[in-house]
Amino acid sequence: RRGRLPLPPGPKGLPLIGNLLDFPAKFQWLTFDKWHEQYGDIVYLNLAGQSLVILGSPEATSAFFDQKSGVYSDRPRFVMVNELIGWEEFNVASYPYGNAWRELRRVFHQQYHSGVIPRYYPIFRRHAHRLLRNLLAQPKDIEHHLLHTASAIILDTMYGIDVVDRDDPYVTIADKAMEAIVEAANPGSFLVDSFPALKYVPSWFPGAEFQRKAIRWKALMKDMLNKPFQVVKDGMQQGRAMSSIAATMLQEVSPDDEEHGEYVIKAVGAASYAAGSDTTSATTQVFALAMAMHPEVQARAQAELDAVVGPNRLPDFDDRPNLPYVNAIVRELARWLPVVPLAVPHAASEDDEVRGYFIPKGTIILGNTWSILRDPVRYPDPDQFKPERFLTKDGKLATDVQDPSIAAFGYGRRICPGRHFSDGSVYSLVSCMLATFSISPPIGEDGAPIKITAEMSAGAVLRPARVDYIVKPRSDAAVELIRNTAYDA
Ligand code: HEM
Repeated sequence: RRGRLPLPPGPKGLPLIGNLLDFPAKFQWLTFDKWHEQYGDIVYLNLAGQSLVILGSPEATSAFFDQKSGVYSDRPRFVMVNELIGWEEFNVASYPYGNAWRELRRVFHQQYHSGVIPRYYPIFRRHAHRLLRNLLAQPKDIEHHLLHTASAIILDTMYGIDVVDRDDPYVTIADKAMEAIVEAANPGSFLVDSFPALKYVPSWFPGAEFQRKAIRWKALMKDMLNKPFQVVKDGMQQGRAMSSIAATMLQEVSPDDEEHGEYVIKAVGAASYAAGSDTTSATTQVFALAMAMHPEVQARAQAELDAVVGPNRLPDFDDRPNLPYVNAIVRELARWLPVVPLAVPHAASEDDEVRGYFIPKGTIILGNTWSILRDPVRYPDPDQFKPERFLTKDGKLATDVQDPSIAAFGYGRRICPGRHFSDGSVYSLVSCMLATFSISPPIGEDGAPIKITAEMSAGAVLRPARVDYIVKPRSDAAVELIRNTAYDA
């Protein structure tokens, strides 16, 4: 160890396997939260030789990810998902820190920085209105509609593909590939991640089921990359491509660099879907849960919308500055149940020292978003959904309460490049739903509303467990408004 510096504190492990048995199988952030109370905001674990550091405060994440961004912007490598399936080749979120990552980040920035988001307002609006029509037609299927809407927004933005239902072939292709990627990335599921030399075992070898799975899953991933892209390419050749990020980028590809240019477009499309679809739908599902659990919040937001927007139209982007309570709801959604509670792991690209602790090269570094956004000092009563925490006494958005985007979208140079896009789409969906529908808990056999709690299910992202909400239009005027959106469409 450099200069005999100590490692950060953490639970004492066993010889050889270290803290492997301490490592929680599910909802890790809750256990990590307790460890922060015991050991402080930098906690160290040794997982059978793999160092892991968990950061539980904005000061700690800043000390690593901002102040030492040159060291802590790398990603850990997972053989199954990244090498054998080849996901690393296309997923900018798994790229090692280096020039290939920089090139794709630049493209992401060009397409998704805050200044270009108004370009996507017509797409957000169209899909928010379609969501309202779907809710009116099948109110019981709200969870399905929210999932579907998030996928549809990305496919429309990226490829100009107009997805009409969840059974749409392009959504099915992308979802199958995502299921495979999530299964492949599940920590501890594949021995080859712990013993990388196993990657040389041929697929016909007895017991090499992981190789056969990798071949099948790679084919799914290739479909996800190629099929929607081909729609745009064919459409352009036939002069009927809809405007989209892929179409714009394709026009700019130089004939001398066609292969690489097309590869960049496919990579931006795949990472946008992978990183943007589930996260956005989980956030809107958290919204449904919060509204059903807190009728008083829903009523206050609706009163604000009624006063500012009135009954004769739907809320739009121009209204946003005049809707502080609705904006506070969007912030509180990101804080209350962050859908990526441990962000995406970073890795140390060299031996380093932070706050007098030794951090070995290759250490996996996790920003514990959950603990940061549940800090009772910054956010008193942190388990409660309270949008008003973000408002001043005279009802304006407060500037002295930490915006949850310091953690909800990750950290440092790897911070989510889609955060402004998702902010726009979530605002549009949430404000339109609030203006026209009430969401309430299901009614029990005794005729009283069933008490629902914030129960979550963890997969690729954290999302609320299924609840049979009652979704009702607020008035006849709201029904009329929703029906009229069909003419605009
Ligand atoms: C509510 C919605 C979203 C949430 C909560 C979210 C959250 C995150 C988080 C926590 C990270 C990891 C950052 C880190 O490593 O420290 C991330 C990365 C990323 N996100 Fe998002 N995201 C959302 C929506 C989107 C959208 C809509 C897009 C694209 C259109 C997107 C594209 C990406 C990409 C490409 C990365 C990888 C960045 C890199 O490794 O350099 N995300 N996101």
